[in-house]
Order: sequence, then C-alpha cells, then structure tokens
Amino acid sequence: MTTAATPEKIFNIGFGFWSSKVLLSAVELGVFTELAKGPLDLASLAHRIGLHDRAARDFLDALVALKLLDRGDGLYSNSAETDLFLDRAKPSYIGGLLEMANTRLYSAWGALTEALKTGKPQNESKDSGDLFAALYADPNRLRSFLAAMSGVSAGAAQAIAAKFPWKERKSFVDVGAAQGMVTVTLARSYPHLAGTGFDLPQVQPVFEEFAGKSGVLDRVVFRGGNFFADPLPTADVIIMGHILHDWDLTQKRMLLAKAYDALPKGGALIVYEAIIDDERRQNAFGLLMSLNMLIETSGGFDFTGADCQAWMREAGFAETRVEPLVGPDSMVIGVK
Ligand SMILES: C[S@@+](CC[C@H](N)C(=O)[O-])C[C@H]1O[C@@H](n2cnc3c(N)ncnc32)[C@H](O)[C@@H]1O
Repeated sequence: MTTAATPEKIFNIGFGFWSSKVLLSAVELGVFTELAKGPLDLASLAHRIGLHDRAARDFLDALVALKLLDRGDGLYSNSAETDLFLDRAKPSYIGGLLEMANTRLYSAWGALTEALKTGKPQNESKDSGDLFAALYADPNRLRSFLAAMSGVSAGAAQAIAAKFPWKERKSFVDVGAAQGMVTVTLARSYPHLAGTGFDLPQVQPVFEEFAGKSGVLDRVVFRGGNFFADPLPTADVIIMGHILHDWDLTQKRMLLAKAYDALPKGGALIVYEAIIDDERRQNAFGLLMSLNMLIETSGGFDFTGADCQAWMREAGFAETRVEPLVGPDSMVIGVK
C-alpha cells in the first residue's frame, strides 16, 4: 500500500523560521538564563525578561510546545538541554553561536535568493568581500564571533580529543584557533601536549582570556599571524577547523600546502568541518553550511571527504582517512 502524500514536511520546512526565531529571541532575551535560577510563573518571568502582556503567554507556551521549556503547576522551567547549554552562567553555554545566528545570519539569510543569483556575500562584507576585516572592525563583533566559534566547535573538540591518538604526539597548532575551544580542550585532556593557537593578531586577548579562565595558559601559547602571508608554526599535528570552508579552491590548496610544509615527516593534519557525504545527499547540515559560506564569504564552500582527501594527496600527504566526529562533523586526517 502506498502512503498518501501530505504537505506536512513542506510546511514544516517552509515555516521552520518561526520556531528558529522563537528560539533565537529566547536566547537574546535570556529566558533560559533566568529560568536556570529557578522556575517562575508567567507574570514573574515576563516581567524579568521584559515581555509585553500580549506576547508573553504565547511566546513561552510556544517554547513549551517546542520542548525547550517545561511547564507544571503554572511554573515554567528549562528542559534538561536548555538548562545545560543555554544558561549564560554555565561553562557549557553554546548560545554564542545562536546569538550570532540571531544578530547576523538571520537577516543575511533573508537575502539568500540574491546570493543564489549573484554568487555574492550578503553580510557585512557585501561591499568589501573581506569577511574577517569587516567582522573584526568592531571589537564587540570580534568577541561575539569568536565566542560563537566555540559553540560551533565544542562537540567536535571533545570528539577530536577522544578519537585521535594524541598519546603518540607531543605538540599541536590549532590554525585559526578563534577563542581556543579546540586548543583548550586538547590541553585539558592531555597534560603532556604543548598547544599553539595561531590566529590573526586581533584575536590574542580573547584567546588568552579564554585559555586563562580554563587554567591552561601555562601549556598553551598564542601566535599571531596571517596564514596567507606567513608560514604556519611547526608541530607534530596541525589542526584546521572550519578554516578551509571559508576560502576558494586555490586558497584551500595553498593552506594545505602550507600545512604540509610545516609538518615533520609522519606529522598529521586534521581538517574538521561539517564534511559533506561523498554522494552529497545525506549531510543536509553540511550542504546548508556551504550555502552559509555563500552568504558569508567571497569564494568559500564546504566539501566532501573525498574532495578533501584528493586535495591532501595533491599536497603530498601519503595517507589520508575520514573519521566521523559528532553530529554532522567529521575529521579528515592526512599524514605526511
Ligand atoms: C570560521 S573561524 C573557525 C574557528 C575555529 N577553528 C573553529 O573551528 O571554531 C575562522 C578563523 O580563522 C581566522 N582567520 C581568518 N583569516 C585568517 C588569516 N588570514 N590568518 C590567520 N587566521 C585567520 C579567524 O580569525 C577565525 O578565528
């Protein structure tokens, strides 16, 4: 018996922006941070986060229906996940990524059709084409972008710590380290490792503050530089997380060649991203991430494991493999 077609999936996807924006506004308003202090009734919560009477009940009950809040005996409380991940007071907070989605990507994605027709970015770099110069011109935007990167790489950082044979290695460089989520996670997991965070010089204070709070600044250093103009620091392992997808194919190849040059024989390069499946039909997040690169950058795009392994081989890497990390993320490993 064939199942009758229904429009449900079409409507769910078509109106996905309703639930997306409800979550993003809830993070912006601090709903989950307030409720992490204890359950609250409608009037008290609405007052604390500044909701209008007309909006409060529907907004909060929508969050209940979306399973982001619970409600019992007239009191709202966080779900287990929102309490862990969206309370700004906890170190496990990943809302920086959603804050960036709310303040930057939500409006930029409104111009997706224009990006699809022109191939041009639709964000702050629309006129200049230089994403990082546009982002880092404003110190607040610099900070919030780097914090957002911690949200996007926190799960992958744990998985890279668990799945790569670090006991055999002594040092690593995290190229484009941002706030330092991967650098810090590895240093905390393996006291024998010496780590370097390499990034643009403007990133240094934000990196050092984060590494300092995490208690690893004695084993982790920051090196400022420009990975197009300068050689990469040498180490047993070079990590590039969400770096290659920012750039066009010529630039990707150049960065892979620089990583090869900076590694000793037997050294390893780890590229982690939302690697697209080779058939390009399963990893929807990876494909949407690539469209996000269309919106955000002048020539960036995401890629499959087969693509990345072929570029690594061209750069001279002798062995390559792909290993899944967590959710949509995988790492591609090249050994020199
Ligand atoms: C998309 S973020 C990725 C951050 C982090 N690796 C992660 O996975 O979350 C790209 C990083 O590359 C850095 N970057 C951009 N251009 C650079 C350049 N020319 N030289 C060094 N770092 C650069 C940015 O400052 C930013 O931290």
